[in-house]
Amino acid sequence: MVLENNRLVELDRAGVRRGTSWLVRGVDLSVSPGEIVTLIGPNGSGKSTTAKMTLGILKPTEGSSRRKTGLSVGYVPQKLAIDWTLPLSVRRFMRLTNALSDEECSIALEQTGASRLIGLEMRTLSGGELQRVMLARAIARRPDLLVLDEPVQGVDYAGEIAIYNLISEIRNTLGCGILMISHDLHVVMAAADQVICLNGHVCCRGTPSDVSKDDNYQALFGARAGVGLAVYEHHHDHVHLPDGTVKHADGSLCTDCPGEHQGHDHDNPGVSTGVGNA
Ligand SMILES: Nc1ncnc2c1ncn2[C@@H]1O[C@H](COP(=O)(O)OP(=O)(O)OP(=O)(O)O)[C@@H](O)[C@H]1O
Repeated sequence: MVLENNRLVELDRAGVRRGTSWLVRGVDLSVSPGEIVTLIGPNGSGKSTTAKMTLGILKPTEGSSRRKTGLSVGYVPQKLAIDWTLPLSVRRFMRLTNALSDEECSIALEQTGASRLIGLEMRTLSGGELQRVMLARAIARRPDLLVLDEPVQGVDYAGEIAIYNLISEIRNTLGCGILMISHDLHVVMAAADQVICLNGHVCCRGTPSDVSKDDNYQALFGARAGVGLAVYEHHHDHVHLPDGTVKHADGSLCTDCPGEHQGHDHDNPGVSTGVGNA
């Protein structure tokens, strides 16, 4: 099936009912190549149900769910169904469900900064290392769509920034679409193109900073929303003028500024280098 605008997946007013209750209802969603869509919401708000409808694991009771023909998906689960008492090296884990070549394994581990872990036992990895290995396994076959269920689970605050940066890099390098489920209400990467906040239905949606300011988001999370969504974003303190000069926040102009202004994309300021409260 070829979807409109080259989309990978789309839900149209989709909902799932079990017995007399709706698990989630009225969800519109699409993910295109290179796009990051994040689902947030409280426990039981329908995030997993929505992701399962998107992937075709659950059939919507109403509305529709469509996928591009031949869509390949890389999945990083919330929990690994592994017997942690048994020895399992990273090398073997990478191949447990995928017949990967040595080259595919090492390229994927390199892309997630996990090359040095290849000979280690899975049970000895830190939270951040485990997430990098799971990401490597999910991208090894260069999927069209990467589905990440709580990618910063078990990772400390500084590690979260690194993982979110890595996810941005993967999107930029592989050009895949990314559907992310976040159980953390307050930390959403600013590089997400769209955040969909669920509460049995779509509570609100938009860019990370739009959602953090939305009255429905504030009402849903009450006092906990007071701190806003901590969005990792790059704050620009200057603008580039058409003639090539740089105007700083204090109004001063500079015609020959040093390299700090090079190498970032002002049309896509979401990639994180700092933390800001939206
Ligand atoms: N097969 C099922 N039959 C009946 N109810 C279900 C079924 N699967 C899920 N539910 C219920 O549907 C609601 C939405 O569940 P879902 O797992 O989608 O939420 P979630 O937002 O992913 O939650 P969490 O953050 O806790 O993982 C929950 O109340 C859950 O108990």
